[in-house]
Amino acid sequence: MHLRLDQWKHAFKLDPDRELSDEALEKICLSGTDAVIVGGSTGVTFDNTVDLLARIRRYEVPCVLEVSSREAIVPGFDLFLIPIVLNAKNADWIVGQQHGAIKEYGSMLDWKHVRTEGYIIMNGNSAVAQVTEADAQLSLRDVEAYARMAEHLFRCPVVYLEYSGMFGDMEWVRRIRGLLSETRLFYGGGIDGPDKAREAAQAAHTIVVGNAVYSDLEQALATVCAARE
Ligand SMILES: CC(C)=CCC/C(C)=C/CC/C(C)=C/CC/C(C)=C/CC/C(C)=C/CC/C(C)=C/CC/C(C)=C/COP(=O)(O)OP(=O)(O)O
Ligand SMILES: O=P(O)(O)OC[C@@H](O)CO
Ligand SMILES: [Mg+2]
Repeated sequence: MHLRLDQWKHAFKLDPDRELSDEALEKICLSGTDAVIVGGSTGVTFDNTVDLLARIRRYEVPCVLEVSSREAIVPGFDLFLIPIVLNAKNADWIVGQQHGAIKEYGSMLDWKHVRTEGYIIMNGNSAVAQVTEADAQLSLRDVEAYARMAEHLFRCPVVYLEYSGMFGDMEWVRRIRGLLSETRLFYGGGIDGPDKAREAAQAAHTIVVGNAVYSDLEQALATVCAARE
């Protein structure tokens, strides 16, 4: 399957470390979203990732692994997204983890199915900020510079503005999208229903909805149509 990231408007992010009923998963997979991303910043294991993949595979929706831990690299996804956390203070999350994984799997990798994401962590209180020791005290000029680096130095197909757990500044999001030519801007954070989805989808290329799936499924499902308005 050839996945066209550049055409996605909406994706759900499901966390293997959180419980989701079969009924809820069916609604997510049949919702009309462009992709289901499997990922989380803590508690992701090989076993809970395999389990979630197998459950999503009952449906036709594209299923993508956003790799967050070397122990949880599971073959069989349609695509693998590899975060490079540009504002991590600990370089392990910029090149270290990736180096270790490629040392182990590099010879058997099908690179056609691997894409990098230039991650910019915007919420200093999020789990991912703690894990990567991110410097989230950024000015707009800092964020612009990271986005340009992701596109022109690292050649990432995706810049991911990660506000995980809070709704971000849409004016900044719009400004960053305006700087990018080939690279897609993914926005994630605090989209809890159709109103915020509409707003974020007008600012970014692609919106990602995570926590709302677990807190209010019906509101989360309503973000799919809103993202296309
Ligand atoms: C043969 C075979 C198995 C093939 C496929 C293997 C493959 C694709 C190999 C690729 C090799 C490679 C380069 C792998 C990368 C390895 C790796 C561990 C990289 C590090 C990635 C990284 C920087 C992770 C940091 C954390 C991060 C950015 C996670 C992203 C997910 C995220 C932010 C989730 C949100 O978290 P959540 O838990 O929801 O947070 P809240 O509490 O705030 O809600
Ligand atoms: O969980 P929320 O806040 O929706 O964020 C989505 C995603 O960007 C998390 O990686
Ligand atoms: Mg989450």
